[in-house]
Amino acid sequence: MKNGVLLINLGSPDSTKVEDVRKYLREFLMDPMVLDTPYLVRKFVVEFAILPKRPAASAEAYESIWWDEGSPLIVLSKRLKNKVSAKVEIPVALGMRYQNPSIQAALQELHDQGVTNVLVIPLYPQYTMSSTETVVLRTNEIQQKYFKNMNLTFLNSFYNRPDYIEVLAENIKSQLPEKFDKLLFSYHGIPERHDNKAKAKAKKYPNANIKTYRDQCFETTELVRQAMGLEKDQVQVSFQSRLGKDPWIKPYTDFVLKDFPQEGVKNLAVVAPAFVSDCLETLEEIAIGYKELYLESGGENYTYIPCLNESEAWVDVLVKWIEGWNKNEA
Ligand SMILES: C=CC1=C(C)c2cc3[nH]c(cc4nc(cc5[nH]c(cc1n2)c(C)c5CCC(=O)O)C(CCC(=O)O)=C4C)c(C)c3C=C
Ligand SMILES: [Fe+2]
Ligand SMILES: [Fe+2]
Repeated sequence: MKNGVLLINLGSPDSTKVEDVRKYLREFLMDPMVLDTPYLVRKFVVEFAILPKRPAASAEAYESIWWDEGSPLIVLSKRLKNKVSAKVEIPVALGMRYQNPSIQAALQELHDQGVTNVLVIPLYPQYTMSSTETVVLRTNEIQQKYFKNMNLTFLNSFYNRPDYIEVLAENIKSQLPEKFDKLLFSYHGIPERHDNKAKAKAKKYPNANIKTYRDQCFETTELVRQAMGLEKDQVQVSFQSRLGKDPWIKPYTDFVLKDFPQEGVKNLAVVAPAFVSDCLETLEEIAIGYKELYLESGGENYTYIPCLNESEAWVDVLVKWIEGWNKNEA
């Protein structure tokens, strides 16, 4: 048995061309773990309600944050993978849930190096069906189809691991302005229905320690707050990026931001701990869009605090988790 590691992130379009964005959105939104309606309803909604217009708008948004080397999410994930790889003795590969580099290509890379035992790390701190669960399902599907001799172990979530909390708290502290009225933790939202499914599961299996995504987000925030030594009224949680007409988990980031100045919050810092790498949702939505909204609503100072990305302390935490697993498996 030879051990190896597969890091998985969400993925981006191959380029900012509208056709590439359409292809990406089609793969993403046709995933039943993301749009959880019956197939024909999903197909209809995606093809006729979303794909005619959204790709052009999304392409423009991607255009505003794209780097010379490519999508920030992909570039930052590759840099993270390279840094982790340089510090561990076993092979490390990187795959994306949607588009490229694919999970299949990443497993092939490990396979070609003789790896049979893989620790899969989905780069999502909080577990939910549209983040970690879909990665687990897809990676297992590919393993079953093409890599039958491989054994997979998943690191399912790390939203409350002390070393992750510590590194997140330090990352925020080092970039927090001296004067701030509120530190907003803006997490990627999900439809309420998704959290209700987790609630039903938790009720059915009371000993399985199942927590809703929303509860995990609140727990991350509370642990970081304590680690930073902040008062309860210095932090707030909200959820961003909603899509469609269904209710999503609340409170909504845009509503909270609009109300803050009237409530006396004039100096705001925002962090996005649903993401470990900066991406469209942070660089465009939070750092550009929400900043505009806040300032237009009467806010005075707005600071976006970048994700953990490729920071040495975060690399070291991943290395520690990998080494711990590798030792146990030896
Ligand atoms: C039903 C729709 C969506 C759910 C549920 C959802 C959950 C979810 N997403 C992330 C992480 C990311 N999402 C990103 C972009 C993005 N998300 C959706 C929709 C849902 N996400 C769309 C349609 C898009 C594409 C962009 C757009 O057109 O608005 C990204 C950024 C990708 C990038 O290339 O930078 C990330 C990252 C999580 C963690 C999550 C559940 C918790
Ligand atoms: Fe998303
Ligand atoms: Fe968005």
